[in-house]
Amino acid sequence: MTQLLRLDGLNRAFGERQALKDVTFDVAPGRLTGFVGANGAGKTTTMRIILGVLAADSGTVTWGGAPLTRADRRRFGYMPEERGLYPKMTIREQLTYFGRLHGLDAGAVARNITSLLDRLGIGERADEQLEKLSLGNQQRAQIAAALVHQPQLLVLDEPFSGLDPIAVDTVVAVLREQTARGVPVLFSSHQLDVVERLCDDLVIIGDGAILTAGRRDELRAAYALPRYEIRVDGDAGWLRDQPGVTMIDLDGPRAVFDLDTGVEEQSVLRAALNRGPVRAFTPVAPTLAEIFREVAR
Ligand SMILES: Nc1ncnc2c1ncn2[C@@H]1O[C@H](COP(=O)(O)OP(=O)(O)OP(=O)(O)O)[C@@H](O)[C@H]1O
Repeated sequence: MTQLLRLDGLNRAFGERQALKDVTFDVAPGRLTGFVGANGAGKTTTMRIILGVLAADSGTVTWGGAPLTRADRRRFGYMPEERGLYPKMTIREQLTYFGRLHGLDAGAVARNITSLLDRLGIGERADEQLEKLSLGNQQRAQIAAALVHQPQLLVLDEPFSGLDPIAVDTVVAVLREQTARGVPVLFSSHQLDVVERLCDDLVIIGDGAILTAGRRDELRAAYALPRYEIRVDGDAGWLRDQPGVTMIDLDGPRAVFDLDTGVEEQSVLRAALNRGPVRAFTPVAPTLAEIFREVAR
């Protein structure tokens, strides 16, 4: 059964270096959680602790409210940073091995492999050695290995690195099938644009500490800028002379601007309407890159 994964107060040091500091966040059932942070921020260390590859110095990881057991972890799927497939074996042989290792019978494993590889777009490569595939296709095979036993939780370390945009979409579709089954999915990424586009929840880590975590939309609202976009007929350049307006971008009839504290956006809208038709007027949500810069300061 799928459950909520909760990390609570995780600490971990390597010698003098405190790699994790009181790391606390949830990975909710049926949601795609993006785990973002600079190099060395602590993403891989956190994921290794979830999977039991590494022990925390203190803190807990619970699954549905109970401490994680070895049996729980056997039902998890993990794609580690150091990709774990053997270059000389065929994809089908390796996936069969992993599926059997997780206790699936031969028939179920064979069926899962066929359907997974088809959905990942490498069905025709199933009987080739891993090393014969392009790096992007090897990556798809690694993702298949994490999924072959139909895991109840999925943890993926940089699953999109090295994938072209089409492959990213293919992998996202497969991950979405998992969340549709209720599986909590945690993935790390450096690619803020990818995370921004596809995750439901976001966790931002910096130097071992969680900087912010929550639903993507709520974070965007919480870090909202006083920024608006307007589209009028004719040129919008007159906005520059409006009190309290700072122009960010002007392109003929379209303008993006910030408002000083205390300036009502409705007053700007009224001024625009006094000049003619207003075709669009909307707040501009901050991008993930902007939120990241804000919390990482
Ligand atoms: N086995 C280890 N021994 C010593 N230091 C380690 C070990 N594993 C991680 N660290 C240190 O802990 C910190 C966190 O590393 P971690 O790999 O978790 O970061 P990350 O966010 O995954 O980074 P990246 O995006 O570069 O993979 C880093 O300073 C790293 O050097």
